[in-house]
Amino acid sequence: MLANRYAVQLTDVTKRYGEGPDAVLALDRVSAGIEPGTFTAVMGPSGSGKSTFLHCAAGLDRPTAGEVRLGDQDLSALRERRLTELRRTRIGFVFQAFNLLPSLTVEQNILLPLRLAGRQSEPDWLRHIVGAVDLGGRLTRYPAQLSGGQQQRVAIARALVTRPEVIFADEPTGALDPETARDILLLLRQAVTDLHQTVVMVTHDPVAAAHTDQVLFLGAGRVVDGMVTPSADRVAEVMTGLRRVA
Ligand SMILES: Nc1ncnc2c1ncn2[C@@H]1O[C@H](COP(=O)(O)OP(=O)(O)OP(=O)(O)O)[C@@H](O)[C@H]1O
Repeated sequence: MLANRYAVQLTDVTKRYGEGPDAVLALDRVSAGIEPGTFTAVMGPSGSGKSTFLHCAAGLDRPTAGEVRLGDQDLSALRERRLTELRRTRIGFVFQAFNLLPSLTVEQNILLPLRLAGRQSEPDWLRHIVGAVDLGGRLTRYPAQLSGGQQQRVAIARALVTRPEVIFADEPTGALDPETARDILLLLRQAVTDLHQTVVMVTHDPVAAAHTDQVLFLGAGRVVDGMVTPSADRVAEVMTGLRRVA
Protein backbone atom coordinates (compact mmCIF):
# COMPACT_ATOMS: atom_id res chain seq x y z
CA MET A 1 0.00 0.00 0.00
CA LEU A 2 1.23 3.52 -0.82
CA ALA A 3 2.08 5.74 2.14
CA ASN A 4 -0.47 8.47 2.82
CA ARG A 5 0.70 11.70 1.17
CA TYR A 6 -1.24 13.72 3.73
CA ALA A 7 -0.15 14.60 7.25
CA VAL A 8 -3.83 14.54 8.26
CA GLN A 9 -6.69 13.21 6.21
CA LEU A 10 -10.40 13.28 6.97
CA THR A 11 -12.66 11.11 4.84
CA ASP A 12 -16.43 11.50 5.05
CA VAL A 13 -16.24 12.59 8.67
CA THR A 14 -19.60 13.09 10.33
CA LYS A 15 -20.02 14.26 13.92
CA ARG A 16 -23.43 14.27 15.54
CA TYR A 17 -23.98 15.57 19.07
CA GLY A 18 -26.96 14.15 20.92
CA GLU A 19 -29.77 11.89 19.75
CA GLY A 20 -33.25 12.19 18.25
CA PRO A 21 -34.88 15.50 17.35
CA ASP A 22 -32.37 17.50 19.45
CA ALA A 23 -29.34 16.02 17.66
CA VAL A 24 -26.91 18.52 16.12
CA LEU A 25 -25.03 17.60 12.96
CA ALA A 26 -21.77 19.49 13.61
CA LEU A 27 -19.85 17.87 10.72
CA ASP A 28 -21.59 16.41 7.70
CA ARG A 29 -19.40 14.08 5.58
CA VAL A 30 -16.33 16.31 5.63
CA SER A 31 -13.34 15.24 3.56
CA ALA A 32 -10.04 17.13 3.57
CA GLY A 33 -6.33 16.39 3.20
CA ILE A 34 -3.59 18.48 4.79
CA GLU A 35 -0.20 18.24 3.06
CA PRO A 36 2.89 17.99 5.28
CA GLY A 37 4.82 21.23 5.77
CA THR A 38 1.85 23.50 5.09
CA PHE A 39 -0.04 26.09 7.13
CA THR A 40 -3.83 25.73 6.89
CA ALA A 41 -6.59 27.94 8.28
CA VAL A 42 -10.05 26.56 9.04
CA MET A 43 -12.67 29.29 8.86
CA GLY A 44 -16.44 29.64 8.81
CA PRO A 45 -19.31 31.38 10.58
CA SER A 46 -19.98 30.72 14.26
CA GLY A 47 -21.38 27.22 14.71
CA SER A 48 -20.15 26.01 11.30
CA GLY A 49 -18.12 23.19 12.88
CA LYS A 50 -14.57 24.59 13.05
CA SER A 51 -13.78 23.45 16.61
CA THR A 52 -15.42 20.09 15.97
CA PHE A 53 -13.27 19.70 12.84
CA LEU A 54 -10.13 20.48 14.83
CA HIS A 55 -11.08 18.18 17.70
CA CYS A 56 -11.85 15.26 15.39
CA ALA A 57 -8.72 15.85 13.27
CA ALA A 58 -6.54 15.98 16.41
CA GLY A 59 -8.01 12.86 18.02
CA LEU A 60 -9.51 14.88 20.90
CA ASP A 61 -12.98 13.74 19.87
CA ARG A 62 -14.18 10.73 17.90
CA PRO A 63 -16.30 11.16 14.75
CA THR A 64 -19.74 9.52 14.62
CA ALA A 65 -18.80 8.18 11.16
CA GLY A 66 -15.92 8.48 8.71
CA GLU A 67 -12.19 8.17 9.05
CA VAL A 68 -9.39 10.37 10.38
CA ARG A 69 -5.79 9.47 9.54
CA LEU A 70 -2.63 10.94 11.01
CA GLY A 71 -0.15 9.90 8.35
CA ASP A 72 -0.89 6.19 7.90
CA GLN A 73 -2.52 5.77 11.31
CA ASP A 74 -6.30 5.41 11.36
CA LEU A 75 -7.25 7.11 14.65
CA SER A 76 -10.54 5.23 15.00
CA ALA A 77 -8.58 1.98 15.26
CA LEU A 78 -6.90 3.20 18.47
CA ARG A 79 -8.14 2.56 21.97
CA GLU A 80 -8.22 5.52 24.36
CA ARG A 81 -4.81 4.84 25.90
CA ARG A 82 -3.03 4.59 22.53
CA LEU A 83 -4.86 7.68 21.30
CA THR A 84 -3.69 9.66 24.37
CA GLU A 85 -0.15 8.46 23.72
CA LEU A 86 -0.39 9.49 20.06
CA ARG A 87 -1.68 12.96 21.01
CA ARG A 88 1.23 13.37 23.40
CA THR A 89 3.95 12.31 21.01
CA ARG A 90 2.75 13.00 17.47
CA ILE A 91 0.50 16.06 17.82
CA GLY A 92 1.10 19.52 19.25
CA PHE A 93 -1.61 21.86 20.55
CA VAL A 94 -1.86 25.62 20.91
CA PHE A 95 -5.00 27.06 22.48
CA GLN A 96 -6.45 30.56 22.74
CA ALA A 97 -6.07 30.48 26.54
CA PHE A 98 -2.38 29.37 26.39
CA ASN A 99 -3.07 26.50 28.89
CA LEU A 100 0.29 26.65 30.65
CA LEU A 101 0.76 25.11 34.09
CA PRO A 102 1.16 28.03 36.53
CA SER A 103 3.35 26.13 39.01
CA LEU A 104 5.95 25.19 36.39
CA THR A 105 8.65 27.46 35.02
CA VAL A 106 8.80 28.36 31.34
CA GLU A 107 11.40 25.66 30.73
CA GLN A 108 9.42 23.04 32.64
CA ASN A 109 6.26 23.95 30.70
CA ILE A 110 8.10 23.59 27.39
CA LEU A 111 9.53 20.22 28.39
CA LEU A 112 6.28 18.86 29.86
CA PRO A 113 5.18 16.86 26.77
CA LEU A 114 8.53 15.06 26.75
CA ARG A 115 8.30 14.36 30.48
CA LEU A 116 4.77 12.97 30.10
CA ALA A 117 5.95 10.76 27.23
CA GLY A 118 8.97 9.60 29.25
CA ARG A 119 11.32 10.97 26.62
CA GLN A 120 14.66 12.74 27.00
CA SER A 121 15.01 16.32 25.81
CA GLU A 122 17.43 17.01 22.98
CA PRO A 123 19.46 20.01 24.18
CA ASP A 124 20.26 21.29 20.66
CA TRP A 125 16.62 21.17 19.59
CA LEU A 126 15.48 22.82 22.81
CA ARG A 127 18.02 25.61 22.33
CA HIS A 128 16.88 26.01 18.74
CA ILE A 129 13.17 26.37 19.52
CA VAL A 130 13.75 28.54 22.60
CA GLY A 131 15.79 30.82 20.32
CA ALA A 132 13.09 30.74 17.62
CA VAL A 133 10.39 31.81 20.10
CA ASP A 134 12.79 34.34 21.64
CA LEU A 135 12.44 33.16 25.24
CA GLY A 136 16.12 32.64 26.02
CA GLY A 137 16.25 34.97 29.01
CA ARG A 138 12.98 33.83 30.56
CA LEU A 139 13.33 30.09 31.06
CA THR A 140 13.23 30.29 34.87
CA ARG A 141 10.19 32.60 35.02
CA TYR A 142 6.62 31.46 35.75
CA PRO A 143 3.68 31.99 33.35
CA ALA A 144 2.12 34.66 35.60
CA GLN A 145 5.28 36.75 35.14
CA LEU A 146 4.85 36.82 31.36
CA SER A 147 2.69 38.85 28.97
CA GLY A 148 -0.01 37.10 26.91
CA GLY A 149 2.19 37.11 23.83
CA GLN A 150 5.11 35.62 25.76
CA GLN A 151 2.84 32.94 27.24
CA GLN A 152 1.68 32.01 23.75
CA ARG A 153 5.34 31.77 22.67
CA VAL A 154 5.89 29.27 25.50
CA ALA A 155 2.84 27.31 24.31
CA ILE A 156 4.23 27.23 20.77
CA ALA A 157 7.65 26.05 22.01
CA ARG A 158 5.85 23.36 24.04
CA ALA A 159 3.95 22.30 20.91
CA LEU A 160 7.20 22.11 18.90
CA VAL A 161 9.31 20.27 21.46
CA THR A 162 8.23 16.74 20.49
CA ARG A 163 8.67 17.52 16.75
CA PRO A 164 5.03 16.56 16.20
CA GLU A 165 3.64 15.61 12.81
CA VAL A 166 0.98 18.31 13.11
CA ILE A 167 0.32 21.29 15.36
CA PHE A 168 -3.34 22.15 15.87
CA ALA A 169 -4.01 25.73 16.95
CA ASP A 170 -7.47 26.81 18.12
CA GLU A 171 -7.80 30.61 17.81
CA PRO A 172 -4.17 31.06 18.93
CA THR A 173 -4.33 34.84 18.55
CA GLY A 174 -7.89 35.28 19.87
CA ALA A 175 -6.74 36.70 23.22
CA LEU A 176 -3.98 38.95 21.87
CA ASP A 177 -3.77 42.53 20.61
CA PRO A 178 -3.23 42.86 16.83
CA GLU A 179 0.51 43.55 17.04
CA THR A 180 1.23 40.62 19.37
CA ALA A 181 -1.10 38.46 17.26
CA ARG A 182 0.99 39.28 14.21
CA ASP A 183 4.19 38.17 16.00
CA ILE A 184 2.56 34.87 16.95
CA LEU A 185 1.35 34.30 13.37
CA LEU A 186 4.83 35.03 12.03
CA LEU A 187 6.19 32.52 14.52
CA LEU A 188 3.75 29.83 13.34
CA ARG A 189 4.64 30.73 9.75
CA GLN A 190 8.34 30.35 10.62
CA ALA A 191 7.66 26.94 12.19
CA VAL A 192 6.19 25.85 8.84
CA THR A 193 8.74 27.48 6.54
CA ASP A 194 11.95 26.91 8.53
CA LEU A 195 11.16 23.83 10.65
CA HIS A 196 8.89 22.14 8.06
CA GLN A 197 6.16 21.84 10.64
CA THR A 198 2.52 21.23 9.59
CA VAL A 199 0.10 23.65 11.23
CA VAL A 200 -3.71 23.66 11.17
CA MET A 201 -5.31 26.72 12.76
CA VAL A 202 -8.92 27.64 13.47
CA THR A 203 -9.45 31.39 13.23
CA HIS A 204 -12.18 33.98 12.78
CA ASP A 205 -9.70 36.56 11.56
CA PRO A 206 -9.07 37.09 7.80
CA VAL A 207 -5.78 38.86 8.63
CA ALA A 208 -4.61 35.74 10.53
CA ALA A 209 -5.73 33.51 7.66
CA ALA A 210 -3.63 35.58 5.24
CA HIS A 211 -0.47 34.16 6.91
CA THR A 212 -1.41 30.63 5.84
CA ASP A 213 -0.95 28.66 2.61
CA GLN A 214 -4.58 27.63 2.28
CA VAL A 215 -7.98 28.17 3.85
CA LEU A 216 -10.74 25.61 4.25
CA PHE A 217 -14.13 27.25 4.65
CA LEU A 218 -16.84 25.44 6.58
CA GLY A 219 -20.54 26.21 6.41
CA ALA A 220 -23.17 24.27 8.37
CA GLY A 221 -20.79 21.38 8.96
CA ARG A 222 -19.58 20.99 5.37
CA VAL A 223 -16.50 22.14 3.47
CA VAL A 224 -18.04 24.79 1.23
CA ASP A 225 -15.02 26.55 -0.24
CA GLY A 226 -11.23 26.64 -0.30
CA MET A 227 -8.54 29.19 -1.11
CA VAL A 228 -4.79 28.90 -1.71
CA THR A 229 -2.34 31.72 -0.97
CA PRO A 230 -5.16 33.68 0.69
CA SER A 231 -5.29 37.44 1.12
CA ALA A 232 -7.22 39.08 3.98
CA ASP A 233 -9.54 40.87 1.52
CA ARG A 234 -10.48 37.75 -0.43
CA VAL A 235 -10.99 35.75 2.78
CA ALA A 236 -13.20 38.52 4.24
CA GLU A 237 -15.28 38.49 1.06
CA VAL A 238 -15.91 34.72 1.25
CA MET A 239 -16.72 35.01 4.97
CA THR A 240 -19.27 37.77 4.30
CA GLY A 241 -20.98 35.51 1.74
CA LEU A 242 -21.01 32.56 4.16
CA ARG A 243 -22.44 34.65 7.02
CA ARG A 244 -25.23 35.77 4.71
CA VAL A 245 -26.35 32.19 4.09
CA ALA A 246 -25.67 30.97 7.66
N1 LIG B 1 -20.55 19.15 23.02
C1 LIG B 1 -21.53 19.57 22.24
N2 LIG B 1 -22.81 19.17 22.44
C2 LIG B 1 -23.82 19.56 21.64
N3 LIG B 1 -23.66 20.37 20.57
C3 LIG B 1 -22.42 20.79 20.31
C4 LIG B 1 -21.29 20.44 21.12
N4 LIG B 1 -20.19 21.02 20.61
C5 LIG B 1 -20.59 21.72 19.53
N5 LIG B 1 -21.92 21.59 19.34
C6 LIG B 1 -22.72 22.19 18.26
O1 LIG B 1 -22.14 21.79 17.02
C7 LIG B 1 -22.14 22.88 16.10
C8 LIG B 1 -20.72 23.19 15.66
O2 LIG B 1 -20.01 23.70 16.80
P1 LIG B 1 -18.48 24.14 16.74
O3 LIG B 1 -18.11 24.57 18.11
O4 LIG B 1 -17.68 23.09 16.09
O5 LIG B 1 -18.59 25.40 15.76
P2 LIG B 1 -17.52 26.58 15.53
O6 LIG B 1 -17.55 26.86 14.06
O7 LIG B 1 -16.21 26.23 16.15
O8 LIG B 1 -18.22 27.78 16.31
P3 LIG B 1 -17.59 29.11 17.00
O9 LIG B 1 -16.95 29.89 15.89
O10 LIG B 1 -18.80 29.80 17.55
O11 LIG B 1 -16.62 28.65 18.04
C9 LIG B 1 -22.85 24.03 16.80
O12 LIG B 1 -24.21 24.01 16.42
C10 LIG B 1 -22.69 23.70 18.26
O13 LIG B 1 -23.75 24.23 19.03
